[in-house]
Amino acid sequence: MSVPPKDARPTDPIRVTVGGSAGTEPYDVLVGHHLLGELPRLIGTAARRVAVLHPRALAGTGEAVREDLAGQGYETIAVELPDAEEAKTAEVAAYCWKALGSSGFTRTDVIVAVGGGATTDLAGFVAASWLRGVRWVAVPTTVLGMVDAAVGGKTGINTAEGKNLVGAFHPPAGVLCDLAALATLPVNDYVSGLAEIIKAGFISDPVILDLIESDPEAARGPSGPHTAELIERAVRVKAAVVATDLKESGLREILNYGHTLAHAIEKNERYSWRHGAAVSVGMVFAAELGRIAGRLDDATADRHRAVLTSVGLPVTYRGDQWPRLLETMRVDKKTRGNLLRFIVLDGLAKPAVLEAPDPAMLLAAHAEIAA
Ligand SMILES: NC(=O)c1ccc[n+]([C@@H]2O[C@H](COP(=O)([O-])OP(=O)(O)OC[C@H]3O[C@@H](n4cnc5c(N)ncnc54)[C@H](O)[C@@H]3O)[C@@H](O)[C@H]2O)c1
Ligand SMILES: O=C(O)C(=O)C[C@@H](O)[C@H](O)[C@H](O)COP(=O)(O)O
Ligand SMILES: [Zn+2]
Repeated sequence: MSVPPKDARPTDPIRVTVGGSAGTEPYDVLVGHHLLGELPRLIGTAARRVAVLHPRALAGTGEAVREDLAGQGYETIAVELPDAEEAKTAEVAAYCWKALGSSGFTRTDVIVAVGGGATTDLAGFVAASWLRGVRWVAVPTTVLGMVDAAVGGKTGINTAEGKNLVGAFHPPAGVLCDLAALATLPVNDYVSGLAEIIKAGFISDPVILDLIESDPEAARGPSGPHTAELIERAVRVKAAVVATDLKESGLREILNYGHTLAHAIEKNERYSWRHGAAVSVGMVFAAELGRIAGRLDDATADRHRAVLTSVGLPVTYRGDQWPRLLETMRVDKKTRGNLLRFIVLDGLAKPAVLEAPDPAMLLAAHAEIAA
């Protein structure tokens, strides 16, 4: 991602307001080009210090954002994080707390997260935990970050036992989705983000599926004809859900479609798989589970494999790992006691919970994704 020249004019952004819930303030997700000029407004006038957290891969961008904010009178620090999932650890969070502590970061100061979902998850968690909660602004630079991770206030880190097991609900003050950032994103990472967009299509907005199916090849990059619309539609799905149920006491679980198996795969692969790739396999598994449970029609179940494959996402996983995957799924956050729970579809855009499926059903669904 490059920072645009100072005189670059912002396009009129699409604005999606995420309604406040559970006593939190509403905030805007802006989708457009050259939106960094919006940062000072989101940081607010109470802040004296700003910490810009960014991954190593975006060192130039992070430094440019810091310099720009320094030029506007803030005391600034840039905190460089490891790339991707390596940032989501207790050690990296502790490193950030140290950086904030030594710069005298107070309750009115603000964290700005510039990066993909791993960066915004970690930075959001640091913001949630520092002094029991400071303001933060998300500047997602991946498709996945824009449509999912930066929106909704789920923040967190991984532990040795599994994915996102430590975290907090701490919504950002605003989200700036600068589509220009996507120009430098490797195609693999771009496509990984499509998995969450496709998830939004299956659980709520089937127009997303129609748009991707109309030209899957074009959907694989930022210059496709539907890029902004796909991102906007997915953001709207997420915004509507989290505004109703920030803390996942019910409805929000639908955003976890495909994730029960996905998180187990990610842990099994020591986080070397991109999240979206794992979610892709996880959605095919969930669709098969729905079909086997007699809840999902064949056409919709088959459509999962077809659309995910068409954009180049994986739909199978090593067949010899089932016992390990099952073990990890037992500590999924949707599990209650010993009761495994999965999000399935009762039809297109009709997500529902499947509780304690028969082990034979799970095994049969697994057989459909086993490579
Ligand atoms: N909090 C939530 O609600 C939520 C939702 C979905 C996913 N997530 C989390 O998000 C993470 C995945 O996010 P991701 O897919 O964005 O991956 P990521 O953050 O790991 O980024 C992928 C890679 O792209 C690099 N990168 C980022 N932006 C770039 C750019 N513009 N140009 C070039 N390189 C760039 C990163 O440094 C990294 O190496 C997972 O940890 C997942 O659990 C969280
Ligand atoms: O926002 C949510 O809620 C989601 O479940 C969105 C998911 O895409 C995302 O991967 C989330 O981080 C998963 O959360 P977890 O609670 O299962 O760790
Ligand atoms: Zn996800």
